[in-house]
Amino acid sequence: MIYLTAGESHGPQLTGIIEGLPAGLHIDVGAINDNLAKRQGGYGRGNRQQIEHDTVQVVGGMRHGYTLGSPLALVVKNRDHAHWSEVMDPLENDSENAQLRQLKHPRPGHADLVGGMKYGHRDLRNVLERSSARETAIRVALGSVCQQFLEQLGIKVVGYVKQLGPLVLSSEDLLDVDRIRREVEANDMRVLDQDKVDEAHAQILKTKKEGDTLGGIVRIVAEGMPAGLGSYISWDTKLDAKLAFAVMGVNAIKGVSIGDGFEATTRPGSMVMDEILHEDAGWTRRTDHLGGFEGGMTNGMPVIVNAAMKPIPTLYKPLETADIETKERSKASVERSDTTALTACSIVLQSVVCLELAKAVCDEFQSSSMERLKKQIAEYREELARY
Ligand SMILES: Cc1cc2nc3c(=O)[nH]c(=O)nc-3n(C[C@H](O)[C@H](O)[C@H](O)COP(=O)(O)O)c2cc1C
Ligand SMILES: C=C(O[C@@H]1CC(C(=O)O)=C[C@@H](OP(=O)(O)O)[C@H]1O)C(=O)O
Repeated sequence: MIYLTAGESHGPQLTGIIEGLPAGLHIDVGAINDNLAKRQGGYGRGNRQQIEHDTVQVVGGMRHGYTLGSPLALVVKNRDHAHWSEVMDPLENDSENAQLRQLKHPRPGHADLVGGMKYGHRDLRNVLERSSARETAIRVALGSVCQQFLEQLGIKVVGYVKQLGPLVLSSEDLLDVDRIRREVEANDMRVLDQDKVDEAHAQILKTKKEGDTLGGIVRIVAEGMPAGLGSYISWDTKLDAKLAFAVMGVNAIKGVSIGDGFEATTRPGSMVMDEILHEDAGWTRRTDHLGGFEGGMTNGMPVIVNAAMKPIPTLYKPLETADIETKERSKASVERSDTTALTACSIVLQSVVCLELAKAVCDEFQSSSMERLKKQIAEYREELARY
């Protein structure tokens, strides 16, 4: 299974193609749109989200609610394009508007300066437009298809916010995906500790007033992955490594860990390894410190991925930079920005984890039909239980 996205933040649309999903997968478009709406939500988002009402259009690979086995093509329109059509015109470059919208003051922490240097762009808008996390809308659409694919195979995935700046917003380590969903969907921050939501809002508001931004920690839990996906045989077959790659591939992610992650380094081995139990249903573990991975393979316990999101780089109280033409000191550009996008990021990360897990399932079982795949996985699960 492979996927690809195209499109700029203020261009007409975002396009995504996924190839390699089996035929006969039922797709609920409404459920994709629910995830798109969740990605737009969360306290601390900027004004762009008032303009956009993201919904997906399926433009290839699906008929009467089921995949055909051909590449699945999805589109999410940028409503804001209506205000930027001249600036983003693919053919003409002589409009006054486009000149006015040129970006010459690169923002520290964003892709502007290095992107300009690497590709030779003198208008840093040519970098901003694609480096913007607007692209994550289409990754969420693609990942939501994979989430439905996984659910139909008994695998559930959820993302939530653990920490905003230094503020812990989810103190309990839950592994039950349905319960996590109930808790996090009861508030607009996707956190487990409901009593911390007001404090989080106040922190975001204060930060916004100061012209500053916040990052934090997101956790993704996947329940129901059969043991043995991924492999120890070569470094690039390890599924935990592939997950880390996909998670790090999301804008603003600066760290990834599995299970107890860095915290495990402070404890002795006896308090980190998950003891092996054999029960009627088969092999399991007493705990899940290692986040569902041993030797780069799923071990049947819930998969736990943590991601560190840096604070948003565009500041309303801009940091120092230099003009790329005059080289004189100036303040960084600022048009419009989020104060924090952690809640949105939890949906994006949930989606990229779904993409990676779906890819692992397709690679392992390689079936062209959903019905056959379901049978293959059921047989595999039985074989594991008998081991
Ligand atoms: C959902 C989401 C929303 C974001 N919103 C903004 C934003 O409004 N302004 C901004 O400067 N960066 C925002 N970012 C972060 C930038 O896209 C990111 O920092 C930039 O592309 C540079 O990439 P890097 O941080 O991975 O190095 C957002 C990231 C995500 C995941
Ligand atoms: C558009 C989205 O996020 C954008 C991500 C982003 C960035 O630099 O990453 C900068 C802002 O872009 P704009 O200048 O268009 O307001 C955010 O709004 C979105 O998430 O839908």
